[in-house]
Amino acid sequence: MISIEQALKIVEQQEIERKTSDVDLDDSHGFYLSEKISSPFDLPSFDNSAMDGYAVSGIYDYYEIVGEIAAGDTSEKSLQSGEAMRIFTGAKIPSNTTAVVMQERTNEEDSVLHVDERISEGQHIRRQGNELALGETVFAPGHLISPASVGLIGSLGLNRVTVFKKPDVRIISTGNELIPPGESKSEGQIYESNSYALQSALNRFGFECREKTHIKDDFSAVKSGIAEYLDRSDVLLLSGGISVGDYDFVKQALEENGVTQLFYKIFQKPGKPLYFGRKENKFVFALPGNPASSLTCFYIHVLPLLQRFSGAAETGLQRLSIPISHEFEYGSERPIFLKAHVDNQTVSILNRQSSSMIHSMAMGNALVFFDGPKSVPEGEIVEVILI
Ligand SMILES: Nc1nc2c(c(=O)[nH]1)N[C@H]1C(S)=C(S)[C@@H](COP(=O)(O)OP(=O)(O)OC[C@H]3O[C@@H](n4cnc5c(N)ncnc54)[C@H](O)[C@@H]3O)O[C@H]1N2
Ligand code: MOO
Repeated sequence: MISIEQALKIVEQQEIERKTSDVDLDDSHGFYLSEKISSPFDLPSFDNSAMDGYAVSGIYDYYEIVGEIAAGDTSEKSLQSGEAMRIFTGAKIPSNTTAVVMQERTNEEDSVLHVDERISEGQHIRRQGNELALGETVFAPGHLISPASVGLIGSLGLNRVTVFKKPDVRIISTGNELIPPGESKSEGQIYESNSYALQSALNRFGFECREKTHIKDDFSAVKSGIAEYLDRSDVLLLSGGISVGDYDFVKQALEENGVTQLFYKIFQKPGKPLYFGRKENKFVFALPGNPASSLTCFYIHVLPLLQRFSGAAETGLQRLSIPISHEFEYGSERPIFLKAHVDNQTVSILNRQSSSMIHSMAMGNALVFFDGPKSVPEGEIVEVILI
């Protein structure tokens, strides 16, 4: 059995062959850049007005209005001292402009502009290059393209970017007791829910499940199912059948498919019997069947691999240190991820923590991590992982 840190390190140290592709800016959201992007020009590339109002030259109480400039006007315009031009937000500033005055602070009469405020030099002018300088590095490879990143890339005039391809992910659930939701069930059967939870967790973080299937606890069916799916996948997720029971065939079936074990069993709760292996550039996680174990293992161990495979510079979920809203005692030696809810800067640990229960995870939005037995009073700062 290895520690959580050792398991995370093993995932982090995997050499991964990544592929890249050129995508339209419209389709780039959620990918990680494989190229560096530098600014091809100063941004903004010309001095422009931050307000609707008047560009004025010199500092006076009144000016002669000599013209108008609208946003998008590309002509060269110039002011003499004592002159003003009507100007609109985003329009190019005429040369010799001292400041822009908001129209609310002025009165206009017979082409004479009266100013009701003390003008300070440079006010309401957005200077060339004050957001980005020509040649400045905007994004390093590995940057996750967010909506704001898409906006910034577009404002640099780029309509295509080179990104890392996402892994092809497939899911196999195993277990004789499982039947699909929607069918009527008999005593002794339960509804298969892990593959649905895993698929939606994939989607939530920008990944796709290409295919999923269910296989009964039959060694040769599990072995041939793994062979077929592994062949087509970059990352294969299995659920169930990875513990020590007589019908837990997954580990042996992986071995017989040429998968090399990188770790099996982590000193953690839930998700102790997690398996991680690889075959060439393909990775396999066999997740414990208990629903909360399978999803917790996804958040803590699978997600960082998927992110690294996709070229991410930073992996894992956001962590916070915030006060707990109630006292709590935890007795077991195994480091634990507890289902919890973060609200107004405090965190509450939820009831129904068993690995077999998904209810508290469905009600929560976080995991509280304790690295061993703890007795914490209300208000104690605890480590929280947002899920
Ligand atoms: N003798 C031991 N027994 C168990 C140990 C152990 O160390 N020694 N570990 C326990 C722990 S911890 C876990 S976690 C589970 C993991 O077992 P498996 O990965 O082999 O999972 P299964 O036995 O197939 O199923 C466990 C549980 O989860 C339900 N399940 C399975 N798949 C799904 C699914 N797709 N959707 C919903 N629910 C699912 C299944 O019915 C079982 O109730 O082993 C312990 N045992
Ligand atoms: O590790 Mo198991 O996931 O505790 O139930």
